Amino acid sequence: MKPLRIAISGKSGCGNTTVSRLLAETLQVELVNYTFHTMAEEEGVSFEEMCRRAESDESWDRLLDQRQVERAQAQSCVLASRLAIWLLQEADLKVYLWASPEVRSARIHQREGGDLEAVQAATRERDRRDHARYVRLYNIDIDSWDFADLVVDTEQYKPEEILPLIMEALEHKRSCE
Ligand SMILES: Nc1ncnc2c1ncn2[C@@H]1O[C@H](COP(=O)(O)OP(=O)(O)OP(=O)(O)O)[C@@H](O)[C@H]1O
Ligand SMILES: Nc1ccn([C@@H]2O[C@H](COP(=O)(O)O)[C@@H](O)[C@H]2O)c(=O)n1
Repeated sequence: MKPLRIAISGKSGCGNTTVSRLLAETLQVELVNYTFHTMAEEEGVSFEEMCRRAESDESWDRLLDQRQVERAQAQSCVLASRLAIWLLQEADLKVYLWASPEVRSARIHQREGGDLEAVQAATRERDRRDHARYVRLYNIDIDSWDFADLVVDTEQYKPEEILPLIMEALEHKRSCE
């Protein structure tokens, strides 16, 4: 059977992990969520050491993204990552999950706790750094996602309500092929 690959991207707090996990369970395919935590384990170093290395040497970023794509190419899967829709060219469906910085900050705050204003400032700063990081690394503008097959305003839906939207888009795309 032909492998099925769905790429899902969005900024921090958009709900990527939640939606991708639900989708992978529903489709009974692998969830590829290869992060610096995974890489630290593979390299036999602590997560903090991994982050330190990545800060001073951008080849770790490239290796991380390369390994995500390699894992996605090897099987049917949902690839959940910041750059999935840009890097997994062969994805059968590319989905972008959108939410405003305010809502994403509120979700991250709910997930992690702490001071809300500090989380809002950190989210803005992370958006800014991520934008610069991917332009520098790959000349990818993470604010240009209009080529995606499906863009979901996640402020309008609960995670479980996003699944049927994705399934519908997949059916529609397949019927057009
Ligand atoms: N559509 C939604 N509506 C309301 N809450 C949501 C929605 N999607 C996810 N959440 C909640 O928001 C929080 C962040 O979601 P999640 O961890 O999936 O985000 P993420 O995009 O993977 O973030 P990060 O990139 O920072 O890991 C979680 O607590 C999750 O339960
Ligand atoms: N080149 C990269 C770098 C990071 N990611 C993923 O983004 C998340 C946040 O990473 P930070 O370094 O900003 O904490 C995390 O899930 C990384 O795995 C990526 O996909 N590609």
